[in-house]
Formats: sequence, structure tokens, C-alpha cells
Amino acid sequence: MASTLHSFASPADLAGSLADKVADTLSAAISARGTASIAVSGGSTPKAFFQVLSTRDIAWDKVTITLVDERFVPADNARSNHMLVDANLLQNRAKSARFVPLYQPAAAVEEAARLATEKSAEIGIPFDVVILGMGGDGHTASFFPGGSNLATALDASTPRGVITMEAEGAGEPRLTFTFSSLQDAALLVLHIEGEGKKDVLAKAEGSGEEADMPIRAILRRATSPVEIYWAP
Ligand SMILES: O=C(O)[C@H](O)[C@@H](O)[C@H](O)[C@H](O)COP(=O)(O)O
Repeated sequence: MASTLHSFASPADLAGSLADKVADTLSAAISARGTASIAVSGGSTPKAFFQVLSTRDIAWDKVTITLVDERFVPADNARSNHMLVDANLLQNRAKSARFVPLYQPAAAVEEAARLATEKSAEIGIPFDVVILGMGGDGHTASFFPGGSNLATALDASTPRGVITMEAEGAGEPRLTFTFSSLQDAALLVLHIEGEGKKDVLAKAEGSGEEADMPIRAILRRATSPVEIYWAP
């Protein structure tokens, strides 16, 4: 599917514009069916965007927020994406949103993935908004090059849900929604910042295997148009 690059003069300008676009999309979903959903990524990039989005005046009590992926750590661990969302997005007006975590206290990450699939099934499909990030290796979500379940994660026929991923660059074992869960969001956003990430994107947009730069699966095969938001 096509992608559109939205370039901004600064991260602050990007955060304001993306927050407006996401708020409008969530409000339209609420008007249409009374509820809305958004799956967001962790990492360092989205913090300012989360903070601005949390102030937007929408019916947050009708919004369900979840994560695109999570590290297999509890919410009180500094590596937790839940902690990042709690501190930066579930604040201000967005405090009244419902949050569905991916991490589940389980003896094994596979059991946590099963529970997360069960609990997230009630969110409804497709997501209204998905915000993806991208690592310097071309990973997105927890679709890491060399990942233990990468082929399954990227296979469009894999049922929607949360699966596990282990990879050298991932740190802890990961919990990640599958490509099939993310690729048809009403608003599918890739949010990246910095010249380095722009170079990584240019390489990903070139030829090469999806497994080498898994963001290519989204850029090449997502059903929804990919809205790329970039600032220096
Ligand atoms: O759990 C995570 O780390 C994210 O979901 C991951 O996919 C992130 O989006 C990229 O690693 C980019 O991270 P930065 O924004 O820190 O570069």
C-alpha cells in the first residue's frame, strides 16, 4: 500500500499535528460507533506526542488504549512500555481512557501472549489508530531481524493476536501484536525522528528482504495507507 511522508520542522510541530490527527480519528470513531481504539509503540520517540495527545479534548472514557508491543516485564520495571504510557499518555484528559496491557503475570512468556490475545480480543478489530516506531535495524513493533517468531509475525495469514518474540536486539523476551493485527488500522502511522531514522527508512523503502528490515512488511503489504510522520 502507498505511504505518505509528512515532514515537520521540529518534534514539537510533529507532536501537535499528529495529536490533532489522532484525536480527530478517535473522535470520528466514537461518533460512528461509540468507542475507539489505539495501539501505541514504546521507545523514546513517542514521549512528546503522548504528552500532547493526553491534553486533547475528546471523549477519552470511550477510548481503549493498548500497546503494539511490550517487553516481558511488569509495569513497575523501567523497561516497561506500560510504564511509559502510564507516565506520558494516561495523564490529563486521557487519564479516563481504558488501558489494556500486553504484559500478563505468567510463568512463561508464551502463556502471557495467550492471555494478552484473549484480553485484547475484546478491543474489536481493526484498530482505529496504530502508531508504529522503527529501530535503526528496521524493526517495528517487536518484529526484529532474526526474531524467533518473525516469519509467523509477518505472515498475513497468522491470526490476529499477540505472539512472543526473542531476538538479539530485543533485550527481554517480547510480546507483540502480529502484522495481521496492525496492518489494517483506520489510521496507520509510522512515527520516526532524526536524520538517522530517515536514512534507515530510505534503505527500507529500497529493495531487499522483509526479514532483513521487517518495517518493509508494513511499507509493502499493509492494507491501510502508511502515514509517515518525520521530524529532524
Ligand atoms: O518496545 C519498543 O521498543 C517499541 O515498540 C519499538 O518498536 C520502538 O518503536 C522502536 O524500537 C523505536 O524505538 P525509539 O523510538 O526508542 O527509537
